[in-house]
Amino acid sequence: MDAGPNILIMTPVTAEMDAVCRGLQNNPRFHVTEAGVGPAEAAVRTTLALTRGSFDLVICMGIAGGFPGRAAVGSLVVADAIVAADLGAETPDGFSSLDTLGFGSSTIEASGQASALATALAQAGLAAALAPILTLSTVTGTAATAQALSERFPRAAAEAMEGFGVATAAQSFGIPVLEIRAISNAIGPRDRSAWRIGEALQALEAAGPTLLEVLV
Ligand SMILES: O=C(O)c1cccc(C(=O)CC[C@H]2O[C@@H](n3cnc4c(=O)[nH]cnc43)[C@H](O)[C@@H]2O)c1
Repeated sequence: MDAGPNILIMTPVTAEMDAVCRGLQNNPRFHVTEAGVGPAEAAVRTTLALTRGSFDLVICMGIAGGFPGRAAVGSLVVADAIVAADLGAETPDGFSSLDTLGFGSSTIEASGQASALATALAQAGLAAALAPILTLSTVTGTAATAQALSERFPRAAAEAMEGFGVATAAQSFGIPVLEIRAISNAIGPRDRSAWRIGEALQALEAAGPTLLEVLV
């Protein structure tokens, strides 16, 4: 194959993988693999994929919840930072992150390509924000938790369950990482009837041509 980047894309489940592959027109530079759901499974599967191939960039792609007023259903969010929002300790004075506890960092900075990608997605006519994306092991299901997260992370636009796992694996191999999410639901009180998974999968697919243009 010609010189060019080899890019590993981790998607939680098959429906997301199929949408991403359609958007990328099965371009051979992109290797799309299932990460499973949740940060632990995603970290393990990303590590396995990275031991089996040689990659220049890792991307976590899938659907996500959007903070109301920051990322609408059907829009895209490109992470400038990938944040483990529930990694730390609860205290009577509030949440203490890993950083505060002195055990490491809860934030992994995204590749410098994140900004150019968000700009190019917007130029392609897609609604796209550049903002931190939170990783949580538990999907937020109450207004109180949504409010608390929104206050702890005033710039965050989305939450999902795999980004920090994928990013931790990529970081341990010294490979830059991106997270790109399409919003399927608003973060807040659980309401499965309001999830718009089809709309989010369409947005993931629509991002493909811009990824080809900017990253290859
Ligand atoms: O029925 C539920 O309440 C429920 C509980 C846990 C998981 C789900 C899923 O449908 C899978 C979550 C899957 O999609 C991503 N995702 C999408 N929206 C959100 C969200 O608001 N918060 C966190 N994750 C979300 C996530 O990355 C998983 O891969 C349903």
